[in-house]
Amino acid sequence: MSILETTGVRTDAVVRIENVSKTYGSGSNALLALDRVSLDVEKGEFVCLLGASGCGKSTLLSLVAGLDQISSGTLEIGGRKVALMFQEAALFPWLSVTGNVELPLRLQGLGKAERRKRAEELLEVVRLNGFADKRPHELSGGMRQRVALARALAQNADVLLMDEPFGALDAMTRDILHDELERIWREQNLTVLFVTHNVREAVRLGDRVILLSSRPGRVIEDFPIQHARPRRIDSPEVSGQAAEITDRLRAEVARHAS
Ligand SMILES: Nc1ncnc2c1ncn2[C@@H]1O[C@H](COP(=O)(O)OP(=O)(O)OP(=O)(O)O)[C@@H](O)[C@H]1O
Repeated sequence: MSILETTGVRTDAVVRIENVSKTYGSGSNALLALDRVSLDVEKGEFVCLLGASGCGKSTLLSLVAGLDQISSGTLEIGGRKVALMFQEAALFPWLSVTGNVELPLRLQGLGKAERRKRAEELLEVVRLNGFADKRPHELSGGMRQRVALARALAQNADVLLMDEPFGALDAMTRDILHDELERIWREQNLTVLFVTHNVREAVRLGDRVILLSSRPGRVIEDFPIQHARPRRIDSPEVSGQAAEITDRLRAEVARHAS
């Protein structure tokens, strides 16, 4: 019997979110974005967050990242470092690929030679060696996201928070980046919290898919995804489970609209 079964507590959670609510504004302008959300993410887990537009997915990530404050509840990340990655790579256009990846290393106080060496290693991890001296405008969208991933990895974070990182990419590029992310997640023993609108993407990548209700966001379902990895996004297993989750999501959106 696991610790979870005996005590109801996951002792190895790296992100612990308990009854967290978030209200923006106050008085008559108050907007309840999240309503008593509880979610534990274990070390090394890949957790995908799904929900209708505006249900508070990005809000939840920004709370975990410490960019905003919770209104009530408890949120613990146990002193672990988090790194964020967004749909837009947001690279500095005047810096080369290496320069962009070196930026967090510079902030960590690494010397020039060490920075260069680490940036080279990271560009190898995201398979961009050979592009070190290019500027962001010379890269494809997929390559820019690879740079953004290398920059996030340069922060030496234990927890990677990803907000629709592949949402603007074509399907083929996204497929390739799914494979790459899965490899890096495993090799680097990362914990990932990944927001997406794409149900198949969530099932392709996640150990669990957490479904949030329409606003205010609450956890309404926690789907364990147990298909063997690596998964293909167009496999019958992924398609079948994605259809089941899509039906649940549709029912939630319809409930909210009625
Ligand atoms: N800084 C803010 N100030 C006021 N309201 C906000 C702020 N950030 C988000 N909201 C509101 O909180 C709600 C949740 O927004 P959030 O961006 O977290 O949702 P989301 O699920 O990520 O949406 P989407 O899927 O469309 O990206 C929305 O109604 C949004 O308008």
